[in-house]
Amino acid sequence: MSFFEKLNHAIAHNQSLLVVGLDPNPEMMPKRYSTGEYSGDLMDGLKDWLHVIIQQTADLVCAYKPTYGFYKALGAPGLNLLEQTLAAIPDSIPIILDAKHGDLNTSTVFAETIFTRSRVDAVTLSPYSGQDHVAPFLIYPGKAVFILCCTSNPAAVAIQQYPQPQTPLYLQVVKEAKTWGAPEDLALEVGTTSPDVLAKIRAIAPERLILARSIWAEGGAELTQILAAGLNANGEGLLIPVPQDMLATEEPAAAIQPLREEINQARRQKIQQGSTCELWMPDVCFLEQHPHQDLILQLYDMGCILFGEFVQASGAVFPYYIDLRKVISNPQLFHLMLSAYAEILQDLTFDRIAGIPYGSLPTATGLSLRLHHPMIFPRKEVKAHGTRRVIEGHFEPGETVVVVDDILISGKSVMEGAAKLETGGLNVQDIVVFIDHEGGVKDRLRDNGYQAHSVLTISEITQTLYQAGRITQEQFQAFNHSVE
Ligand SMILES: O=P(O)(O)OC[C@H]1O[C@H](OP(=O)(O)OP(=O)(O)O)[C@H](O)[C@@H]1O
Ligand SMILES: O=C(O)c1cc(=O)[nH]c(=O)[nH]1
Repeated sequence: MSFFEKLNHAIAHNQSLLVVGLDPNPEMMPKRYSTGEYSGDLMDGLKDWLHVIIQQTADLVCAYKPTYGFYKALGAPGLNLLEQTLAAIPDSIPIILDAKHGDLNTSTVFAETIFTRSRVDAVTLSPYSGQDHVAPFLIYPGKAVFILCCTSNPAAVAIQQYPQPQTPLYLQVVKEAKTWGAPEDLALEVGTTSPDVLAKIRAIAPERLILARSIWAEGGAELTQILAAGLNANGEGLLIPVPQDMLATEEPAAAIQPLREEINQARRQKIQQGSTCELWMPDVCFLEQHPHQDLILQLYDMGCILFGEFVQASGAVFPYYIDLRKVISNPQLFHLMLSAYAEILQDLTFDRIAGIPYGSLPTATGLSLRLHHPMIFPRKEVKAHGTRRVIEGHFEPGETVVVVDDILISGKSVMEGAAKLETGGLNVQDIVVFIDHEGGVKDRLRDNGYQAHSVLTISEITQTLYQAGRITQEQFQAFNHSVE
């Protein structure tokens, strides 16, 4: 189950937006865990305290959030304690590791460690190293990241409000972070006591999950104001931390229950005030999710799938345009896309991979490197100078080539490419594309002796975008009319 599926399930099952921090902070540990039977054994005291918190709250929260720094500060026994704490959390509750990781050099290894060798579902990251730093965390399907957008530290104002309060840096961080990942894998962490700050972020990121922090600080706003500013119109999209002092009481559950009810009351009010379909929580209403939903939504968010009137190469006007050429500028997304192509190619038999220029040359290169098959390509136009080759790269006549392209509209480009390869003595049987525009193009290719395979059809894409609320009913209907 992905992070968001787990989270939505826990929110619904426990009727809660509460997140409990599982922090082995000796200063906050209640005295009863350091006296009597615990005297002199800090690690035992911390472990039992955290386990009691989990036992008491597992049916009251939607996520747990261990802070990595507290465990690291305890040395090797601390890291051992982290493993024990994670193991004590029920499988149904997602785990957000609060690491605020920010180092580019260690991002790949850290992402691999937490997402493949521990039960962590999501991690908090510092935004300063940019997308390069975040991308290694996003290559793990179903995992998520929380980007730290702002904190409530008084001294941070000088940075976060720069250059001026009307156009503060923290809002730029939100805007930029939105381009790094889809709402299904990239959420925001917002430390603030100010409903105004939360409202500004909610306004520019209505679709993002927000993990609120620091809302209980002295002098902060009322919880009702925080909820009004941060909840989306469905009364969701906001995770609320349980105040630390509640976790030190003998019966944390007794203190947390009324808080959960207060929050749920505000959620009901928000929904009654009139929810619209514009604001949504990822995944919540999907009955059947497309296996490549994540990829489709990210492509849409990146501007690779455009709706509106577009003239096609053939001169026809469609209510959409697919521009997959942009994907190369988003390594994380490009990686996901190559994996989807590779799933098809691995079942085919071929000696070389040929990309159709220009759009599909990077794709063919990526697949060649990943699948360890050499690449060639048929030129779009032959140069009047130099070697004047039609086919670039080395090959032997008689070899079999799989042709790779991004989209099939009329099939003209791939057939022209295949014909050039065939004039070089190569065999072409299979053509693999990312998107099939449908309308009988695969049949046309079959009639010409080629077997076409596609990752997605244009109908699957529009259906998924419509279900996810990315395109309007009018856009969906315009598409349906165009294919009637
Ligand atoms: O099935 P078809 O009707 O041939 O249409 C699909 C082709 O159109 C696009 O390429 P384009 O000609 O725009 O060239 P580019 O890759 O050089 O941008 C796309 O990359 C496909 O190759
Ligand atoms: O050739 C076209 O018509 C065409 C190319 C492309 O990349 N995307 C698209 O929607 N149409």
